[in-house]
Amino acid sequence: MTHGSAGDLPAAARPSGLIVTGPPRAEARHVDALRGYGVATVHEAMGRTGCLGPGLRPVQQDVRIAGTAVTALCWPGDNLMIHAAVEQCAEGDILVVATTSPSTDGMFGELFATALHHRGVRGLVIDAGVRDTAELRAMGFPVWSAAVCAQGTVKATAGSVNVPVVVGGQWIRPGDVILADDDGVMCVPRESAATAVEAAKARTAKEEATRAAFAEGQLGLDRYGLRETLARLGVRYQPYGEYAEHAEYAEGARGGAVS
Ligand SMILES: O=C([O-])CC(=O)C(=O)O
Ligand SMILES: [Mg+2]
Repeated sequence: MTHGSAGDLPAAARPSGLIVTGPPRAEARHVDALRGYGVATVHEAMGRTGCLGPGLRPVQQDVRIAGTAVTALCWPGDNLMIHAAVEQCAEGDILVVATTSPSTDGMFGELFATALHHRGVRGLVIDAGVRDTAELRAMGFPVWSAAVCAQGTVKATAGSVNVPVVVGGQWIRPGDVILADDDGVMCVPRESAATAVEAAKARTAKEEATRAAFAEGQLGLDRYGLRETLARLGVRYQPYGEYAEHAEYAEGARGGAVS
């Protein structure tokens, strides 16, 4: 889908833009520590928060990155503000691109990736389309996108850089931690980065103990006290013979209703 330029709009209706420079970023040591944990682990450890959902898919496999967000808010079908955002990106950042209305256009490709790689940027998360995916994989620049599409875009409309954006239902501010792997993308607010590291460490230790117990045959029903939960919910056990009688009766009733 392509869109007209906002230049066609009356002046009063044209979007104005803002490029915010030098936002505070989460501390590098916390960001790098979080990279040691998977998205699912950190998401669980943070009380099942921060997940951007299934709509953002990796272009590659077996890659995990963590970095600080630089955000770009673009007009659909217009990548002008990605060019502006590249200048604001620094070593250790991840570029996060949102659009003012849904778009699947291929707003980003290997040329942008080349420019970002030069600046030490760790990857891209974009709530729109990307293209040149074979080249992106070959050059090892990690990308998570809402779509893959060759459709080209223009560079004509004001948007913003380093303002808060919403992607996948998550409020992402510049400097927040972005963590992404094969399971998807999550965001940790920059002031929670240290807490997230401790919580992920604890969660990992808990999962290690659980893995050892499961490997020896313990059931989740017993380990997590779920028999009590099932009983409280009124779930009961029934031998197959009794169940089958009941099931046959139900089948018969259904057959009777049809004939
Ligand atoms: O140039 C564009 O508009 C997007 C693209 O394909 C690239 O970055 O290589
Ligand atoms: Mg290209």
